[in-house]
Amino acid sequence: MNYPAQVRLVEVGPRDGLQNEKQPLPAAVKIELVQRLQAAGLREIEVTSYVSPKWVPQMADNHQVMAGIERRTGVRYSVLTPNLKGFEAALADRPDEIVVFGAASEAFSQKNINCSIAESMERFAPVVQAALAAGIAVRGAMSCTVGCPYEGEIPPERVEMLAGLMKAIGVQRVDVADTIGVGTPLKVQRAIEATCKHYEIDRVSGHFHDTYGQALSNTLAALQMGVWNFQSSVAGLGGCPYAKGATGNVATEDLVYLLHGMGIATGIDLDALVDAGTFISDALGRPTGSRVARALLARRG
Ligand SMILES: CC(C)(COP(=O)([O-])OP(=O)([O-])OC[C@H]1O[C@@H](n2cnc3c(N)ncnc32)[C@H](O)[C@@H]1OP(=O)([O-])[O-])[C@@H](O)C(=O)NCCC(=O)NCCSC(=O)C[C@@](C)(O)CC(=O)[O-]
Repeated sequence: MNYPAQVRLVEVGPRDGLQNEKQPLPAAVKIELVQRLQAAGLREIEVTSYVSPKWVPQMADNHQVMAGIERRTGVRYSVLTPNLKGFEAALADRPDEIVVFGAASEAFSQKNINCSIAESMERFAPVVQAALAAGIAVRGAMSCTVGCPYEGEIPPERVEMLAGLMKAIGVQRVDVADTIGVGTPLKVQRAIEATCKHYEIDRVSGHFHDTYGQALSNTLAALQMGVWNFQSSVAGLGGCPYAKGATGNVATEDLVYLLHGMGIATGIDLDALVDAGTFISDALGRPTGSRVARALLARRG
């Protein structure tokens, strides 16, 4: 079996990880988290989102966080923008990449962004156009590509349809997201295969939540197909406010341990990453969700 020699990780902890936190977290803590993540070697960081503060209060400090981080050359800072209002707000903060986020499930689209899949494309199209015209890269997150909390199992044809819609409006690369972490390797492979009807494998990333403990198996299944872009969340933070019961993304520490163990380079210093995870877990007052971090911390004594 051939595996890629290196993998690129998008750290989504500051956005996907923290968006669901009930307790207010100071912007200074989020800024410090981003600093620590980039110091650990992360080269793509999803920092925040420009969504309604009534819907997702935890991301209301988007300007403050983006203004507070110390930009490093070679690091790509991305943000979520669901509509032109969000994009215009984000523009002032000079993101390197914006993310439009759609779903393969009608019900999830309604719950998450208050519109149908078709309407979401009408909202995204001018955002994509404006971003590309401003020289900003565009990624498309595709939620519920395996299962939906409201509709149950999602067939690959729906993923193919969504990927086609994303491609048609000019989205440059897409995330195959298992939003509620119900996927198992063959189902995830089918969702990726469906996506590849419209995108080359180099433009497809795996975004796996770990609710059922399958995220690393799903990562391996994606690697076997040639996927080399993945998203993860330090300390396994997170969950989606519109996917009840879903836990966080696969922990970045666990993913890095898997990849390094397979001889796949990430450019990430695992010890520094564990420190970043400890920092945010302490700030939240709970233990890390990463099994690798727990093992390494126990070894440190
Ligand atoms: C998308 C909207 C805004 C539509 O919400 P809406 O109510 O349909 O929008 P609207 O245009 O009718 O506006 C209603 C109000 O929202 C305001 N508004 C409108 N747009 C914005 C904006 N961009 N930023 C700030 N405010 C905004 C607007 O100004 C107005 O304010 P009011 O007059 O009532 O005071 C809303 O549904 C929303 O914010 N949803 C939150 C979506 C979200 O952040 N979900 C979590 C992220 S997705 C995710 O986690 C999945 C992912 C990506 O990780 C992958 C995976 O795992 O699946």
